[in-house]
Amino acid sequence: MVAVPEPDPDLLIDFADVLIRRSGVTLVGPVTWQVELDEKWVVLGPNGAGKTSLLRMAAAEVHPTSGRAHLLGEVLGRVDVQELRPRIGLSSSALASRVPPDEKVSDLVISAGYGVLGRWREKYEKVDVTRAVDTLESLGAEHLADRTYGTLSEGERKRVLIARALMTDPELLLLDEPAAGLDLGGREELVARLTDLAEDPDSPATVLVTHHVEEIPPGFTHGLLLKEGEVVAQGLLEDVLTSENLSAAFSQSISLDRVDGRYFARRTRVPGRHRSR
Ligand SMILES: Nc1ncnc2c1ncn2[C@@H]1O[C@H](COP(=O)(O)OP(=O)(O)OP(=O)(O)O)[C@@H](O)[C@H]1O
Repeated sequence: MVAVPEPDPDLLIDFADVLIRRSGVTLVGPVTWQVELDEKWVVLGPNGAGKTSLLRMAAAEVHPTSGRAHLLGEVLGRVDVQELRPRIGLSSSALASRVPPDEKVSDLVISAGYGVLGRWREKYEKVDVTRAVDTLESLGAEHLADRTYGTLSEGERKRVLIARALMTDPELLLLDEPAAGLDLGGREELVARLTDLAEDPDSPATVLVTHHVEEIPPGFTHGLLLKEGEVVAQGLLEDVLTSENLSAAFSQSISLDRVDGRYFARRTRVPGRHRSR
């Protein structure tokens, strides 16, 4: 019998050759990936690369079809996921779509502490209310506490959902495309808030999924680049984010610039091409 290694408590995510298959199709994998305390990861790749599938496994929402997945020092498949999930903060469009429009923002944030979506009690403890206001404040959203979710702009919703994800003081924060659907101002506001979070020594290990290098906040340390379910490159962000790796992942020639800690990508212009004759 092959001995299963015990989880390493210093690794929040420890995946070895994990693979997810559904209906005979490989969604992602095989992926071997480790996330340590204090690390801030970006998972990047084109549509359908398997980013959300990988993140859902990191959120203990799906188990690997094969391979070994350790999360927060526990073995996925052996641990009670109901006990694991409160230790993981998740913000995703799937969650956003389940929030009732008449939900009060403060209730939405506080109820994360009870593992539910929506008002849970008639009255909350003062400590819960204080914590909710503090987390909203860290995202620049404390003024929204008494508003209903349905009245918020897209950018405000994203910030409120990240505050909710932080409410339980998670050991691992997972953000699935937090800037999707935001205009330039909303994106920049969010990037600034996530930069503050990344630079806060008390912030949890974080994994941010995105399609766009422009959305990567300064302070993020590591990158995982996926294509068709497989890893193109992973490691320190500056080593992973190269024109060569992005060109391989997005199957076209990509030029990459870095300005003030931010990344900007565009297709390499080939003189004379696409010109009408
Ligand atoms: N239940 C399923 N059954 C079959 N295929 C699936 C299932 N769920 C996802 N897929 C496929 O798996 C692949 C990876 O999907 P995933 O959502 O993880 O990619 P992604 O990188 O997050 O994509 P996007 O950037 O478009 O959100 C896609 O081709 C998708 O169509």
